[in-house]
Amino acid sequence: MDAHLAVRARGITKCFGEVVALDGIDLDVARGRIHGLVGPNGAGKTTLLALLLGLAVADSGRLEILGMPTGRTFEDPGGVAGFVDAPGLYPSLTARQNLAALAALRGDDTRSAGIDDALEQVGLTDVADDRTRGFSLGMRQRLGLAAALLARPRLLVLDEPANGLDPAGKKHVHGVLTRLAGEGTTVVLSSHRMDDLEALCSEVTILATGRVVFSGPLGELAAGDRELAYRLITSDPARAHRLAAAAPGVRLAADTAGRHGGEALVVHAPVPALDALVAGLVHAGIALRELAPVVSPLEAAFLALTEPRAAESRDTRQREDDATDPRRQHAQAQPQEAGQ
Ligand SMILES: Nc1ncnc2c1ncn2[C@@H]1O[C@H](COP(=O)(O)OP(=O)(O)OP(=O)(O)O)[C@@H](O)[C@H]1O
Repeated sequence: MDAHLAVRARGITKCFGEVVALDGIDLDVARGRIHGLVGPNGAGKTTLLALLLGLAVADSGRLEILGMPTGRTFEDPGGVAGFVDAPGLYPSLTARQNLAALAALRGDDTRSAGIDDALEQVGLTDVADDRTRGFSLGMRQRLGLAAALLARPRLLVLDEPANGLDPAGKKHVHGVLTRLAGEGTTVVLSSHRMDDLEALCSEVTILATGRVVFSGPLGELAAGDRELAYRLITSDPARAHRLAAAAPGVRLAADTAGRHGGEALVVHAPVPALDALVAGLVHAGIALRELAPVVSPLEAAFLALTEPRAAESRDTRQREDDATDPRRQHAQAQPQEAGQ
C-alpha cells in the first residue's frame, strides 16, 4: 500500500468473452493530480474507469483505490464518484430533482447536500428547474459532474467530461477540476481531446489494445530522443533554412518552403538537436519570433505509440484469422502450388 497513491494497479486483466479489454495493466495515480487516460477506440479506457468506479471487477491483478485493496467482493472504499460513458439521469426530473434523488439514495439530507452549490459550480443554476429530458449533451455532462461533486469525492473518475461542451462550458468544467485537484481531490479522466488533456493533466497514461504504452508526466513526452515537428518563424527565413539544413539531427520537412508563404521553417528534430539549432540561429544574429510544435507532444506520442500497436494487433488478428480460415489457407497455398 502506498499512501501517496490514489490508484495503484498491478497486472490488471479484464476480458469480455474472447475480447481482452485490459491486458496486464500497471497504473499509479498520485493523490491530488489530474491524470489523463488516452487511447484509440477500444483501447480499454472505459473498462479501466469502470473498475475504478467499482462498476466491474478485474479478472486478475491487484487494484488498490485510495489505499484499499479491491477484489471480487468489492468493498466500496468510499470517496469515489464519477461516471462512465454518460451520466445516468432521470429525464422526467429537473436538474435539481435529479441531484436530490441521488443525494436521497445515498442517505444524505437533501437540504444540506450542497445541491445549489454543485449546480452553481458547473454553471447550471439558470436551468436548475428544467427537466433534463431537454438537456443538451454538454448540459448532461455538466449535471453528471455536479452529481459526482455532491459526493465530495477524494477520487473523481470521468469519461469524456468535456464531451459536447461549448468553449464557455469547457472553461467552467476545467476550472472546477483544477480547483478540486488544488484541494487534494484526485481526478482520473479519459478524453480523445488532446488539447483538453494538455490543458488539465499533469500526467497521462496512453493505452493501446488493452496495454499501457506510456504512463508518466506530460513533460516526458517532449523530452529525450523523441523526434517532433516544429514550426519556426525567424527574422531571416532564407539563412535560417540554410542553417537548419546543415544542423546535425535536424531534418527539414519536405514542403517547408511552401508553408506560410515561405516565412516558416518546419523541421523534425529531437529536443537536443532543436536546442542546438535555436542556439545556432541566435548566434548567427537571426531572431526567433515563433517556435511551436506542429502537433502537440501528446498527440505525436499518441500517434507514434498507438498506431504501430494497433497495426501490429490487426496483423496478429489477421494472421490468426488466416491461420484458422481454411479458405485463406487455401488461397495462401495457391502461389506455392503454382510455383511447383
Ligand atoms: N460489456 C462488454 N461486452 C463485450 N465487450 C466489451 C464490453 N465492454 C467493452 N468491451 C470490449 O472491450 C474493449 C475495450 O473497450 P472500452 O470500451 O473499454 O474501450 P475504450 O478505450 O473506452 O473505447 P472508446 O474510446 O471507443 O470509448 C473493446 O474491444 C470493447 O468492444
